[in-house]
Amino acid sequence: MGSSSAAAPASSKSCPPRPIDLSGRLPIIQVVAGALIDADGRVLIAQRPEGKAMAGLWEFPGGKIEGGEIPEAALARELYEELGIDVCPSCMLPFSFSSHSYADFHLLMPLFLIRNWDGQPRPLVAQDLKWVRPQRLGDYPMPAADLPLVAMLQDHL
Ligand SMILES: Nc1nc2c([nH]c(=O)n2[C@H]2C[C@H](O)[C@@H](COP(=O)(O)OP(=O)(O)OP(=O)(O)O)O2)c(=O)[nH]1
Ligand SMILES: [Mg+2]
Repeated sequence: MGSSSAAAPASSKSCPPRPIDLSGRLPIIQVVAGALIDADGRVLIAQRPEGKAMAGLWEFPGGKIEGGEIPEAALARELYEELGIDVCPSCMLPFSFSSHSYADFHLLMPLFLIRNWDGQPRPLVAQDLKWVRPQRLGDYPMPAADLPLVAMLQDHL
């Protein structure tokens, strides 16, 4: 072949910083979350209640996967517990995931897009619920793990 060579692979120096703890000492917490999208293209966010970790921040509804659950089953359970809605697994579209090291645990959280559900979401455990245009999600403080997901939603929706 000729002397021209393919472009060198990008070095790690070009990767934006991401909070990842490679020490292997953090417990992995598996959470699943859903971005409900209404007919106007707005996304539902819920404010974490007082007394819970990250109280006051806005999040995608969802919660921890319990032993033996697949993510879709855990999400259906969480959305019923937190919002009082029924969502069937086939209406959960895998979108992206967060892999983020907090100080005391590593969060692994798939995010599903949901456009169809039964019932009217109610704040059964959150302080408040808001339907927000994707471009306005940045107006609401969210957990650090969610920020890349918000950027991806803003690009996609
Ligand atoms: N549901 C949800 N949790 C998130 C998001 N971003 C993020 O960092 N988290 C973190 C916060 C918590 O540490 C963890 C979820 O735990 P949780 O307290 O909501 O779990 P849960 O609903 O099962 O509630 P609990 O029964 O443990 O009280 O994931 C998000 O967008 N949605
Ligand atoms: Mg929850």
